[in-house]
Parts: sequence; structure tokens; C-alpha cells
Amino acid sequence: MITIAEIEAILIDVPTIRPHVLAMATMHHQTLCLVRITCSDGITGIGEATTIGGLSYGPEAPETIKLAVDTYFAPALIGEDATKPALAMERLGRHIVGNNFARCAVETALFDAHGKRAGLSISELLGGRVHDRLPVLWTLASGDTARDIDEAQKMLACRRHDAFKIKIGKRPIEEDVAHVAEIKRALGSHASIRVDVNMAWSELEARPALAMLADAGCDLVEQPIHRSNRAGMARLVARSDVPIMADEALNGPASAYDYASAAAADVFAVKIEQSGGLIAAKQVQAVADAAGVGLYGGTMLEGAVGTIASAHVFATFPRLAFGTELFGPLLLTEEILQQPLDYREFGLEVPVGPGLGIALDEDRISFMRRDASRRTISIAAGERG
Ligand SMILES: O=C(O)C[C@H]1C=CC(=O)O1
Ligand SMILES: [Mn+2]
Repeated sequence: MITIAEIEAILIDVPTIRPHVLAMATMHHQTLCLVRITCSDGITGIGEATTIGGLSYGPEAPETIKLAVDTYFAPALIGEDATKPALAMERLGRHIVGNNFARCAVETALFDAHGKRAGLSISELLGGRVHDRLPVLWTLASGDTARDIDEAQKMLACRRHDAFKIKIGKRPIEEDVAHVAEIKRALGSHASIRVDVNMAWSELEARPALAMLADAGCDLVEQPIHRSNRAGMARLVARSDVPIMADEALNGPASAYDYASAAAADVFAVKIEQSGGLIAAKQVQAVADAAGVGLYGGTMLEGAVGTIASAHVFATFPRLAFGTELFGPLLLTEEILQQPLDYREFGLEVPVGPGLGIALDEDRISFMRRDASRRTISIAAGERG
């Protein structure tokens, strides 16, 4: 039997190209928790978990993910059959509750390794792709209207993105709506404009705000109110002219079923980490398709590894009404792959090679990892200078 031999979780801090201003946090960097699994046949697989603003988005942070993987996931998985990712994850579920983000990183690494072994990409392991390229939007979140407009116009001009998600919820509603309306006016019909409120409003605030956003030409409103207020989401969906998307409310197939059966969302933002892995994300998709809920491929602002794992999953979705937001690597200053991802013509190419179909730049990773010893390098540099 080919077994799981070693599991390593590595933290890497990467600056963002500009501050990313969300309702609950302003990001100046992103921390990637890379998970590397080595199997007894010598094949390795890589996975990734990220969060947004440490613990400010959800119950996991990069450091807690590393701790969970090192302390609990690794001992439970070592010695298990490496050729059966679904079985390994099922067994793991008997010992570990929750920890969806950590689960996703581990499951991705198992799929990457098994895909390399089988000579198949992850999308092929998941049933086969229906898209080779995915539409990708860009998030405008500099915190400044003129800068956001300038950024969007550059993206349109170089044909990288023609849909934009504006992060709101931090400022008073009138200011936020004026910000959205000004961006929409500047970009006109060339661009689809959506907003993400990240749960910042109460239901009473959301009611007039949704009407104002509809007037401003907004195409989609993401998670306007708290994840726990499912009935409130259903009331908003029933009266809103703009489609409403659930994001934070979804953490796997059971929550998707709850939301779909309560008619509490028009669209689901599927995120592999929030869902608890690639298989669970496919189950969220199945619930949405069965219920007639639209789909959108979401991101946890992952780097290249999590982004491509997501792309393999979303490439298997026959219906993807609102496209994806798989732009995470473009928000980061550092390239960690040997071959950069292919973003052009408003989309991302889904790699065709085995597993994830990407290769890490191992020298960069060794240099950037949080626990790298740079002391010797700086002493040597000091001696030279
Ligand atoms: O959807 C979120 O809340 C998280 C994320 C996705 C895009 C972005 O800018 O932030
Ligand atoms: Mn969101």
C-alpha cells in the first residue's frame, strides 16, 4: 500500500500590492499556510489555506491551521492509504470536528499527489471539466473612489477584468452607495459591478440600501447581513430587485441545503476552504443546482495553490452564472510558482497537468517561509558591506 508518509505546514507572509480594505479588516499582507504531503512512493502534493485578516473573517487563522495540521491532522493521517483521498478525509472526520480551512488544505494536497500519481488533473479526478478557462473579476477595495476607478479602467484596458466587486459596509450607507454609483457611472455598461457587504448591515439597513444599489446599477449584492440571520436573508431576497448572494453563511453542504430550502439566497459563493474541501464544495454546487440557485466561484484570497485548487473545482461546474473571483495571486507582490498563472482576456486558464498542474518555486518558498533562518544571510551581508 502507498501510504501518507509526512505532512508539513509552512507559513508564508506575502505583501499585497496595495491595502485591501474590507468591512472587517484592512489587509496589507496575506499569510499562506502551505501544506506539503509526502507519500511513501516519493510523490508529494501541495495544498493551501488562507484566511482574511487573521481571525477577523472566520474561526480559523493561518497559525491555528498550522497548529491543527501539525498536531492533529498529521498524526491521524500518517500511515493511511495515499491513493484514496476521499477515504482518508472521511476517516479524518471521525477524529476532527470543523477546521474546514485546514481540512481543505490537506485534502488539496492529497488530491494533488494522487493526480500526479494517476496522471490526471484534479478537475479530471473530480469528474471532468466543462470549462478550460474561467471568467475572473477584480475586487476594488483601495478605500478611495478615484483610485478604484483608475484601477478598474486599467484592468478593462488590458482586458484582464471586466467585472468588479466593490467592498462596502465600512462607511455610512449613503457614502457607500455614492461610491458604487460613481464607479458604475465612470465604467458604464462595459463593466459588471457587484458589491460585498461582508455582513456589515442589519436587515433594516439592508432594505433601503438594496433599493439604492439597484438604482445605482449594481448587479449582485453579497452577504448584506449577518450569516446567522437566514430568515432575514430570505425576506431580503423576496423583495430585492438585485440578486443576493450568500457567502459567509455557507460552510458546506448542510448550510447550503438550509439556505436553499429557505430561499435565503439567489446565488451561492462557493469557496473550497469555507466548504471544508474540494468534495464538499462540489456538494454545495449540487445543492445549488438542484435548488435552482445560481453559482459563483469565490475566493478566500488564496495564493496560487488555493486559487488553482478552486479553479479545478469550478471548472467542473456546468452553470457558473456569475463567474469567479479567482484573482488572489494578482493581489500579492511575490510569485511563488515556477511558471506564473495565465490571466488574460478576462479569465484564468485552468492548468492541464497532473494534480494541480502547477510547480512551486522551491527556492522562493525556502526564502519566504516564516521560520526561515535569515540571520546567517544578514550577518554574511553585513560582513560583505
Ligand atoms: O468574499 C470575501 O468576503 C472575501 C474576498 C473575496 C474577494 C475579496 O476581495 O475578498
Ligand atoms: Mn464575500
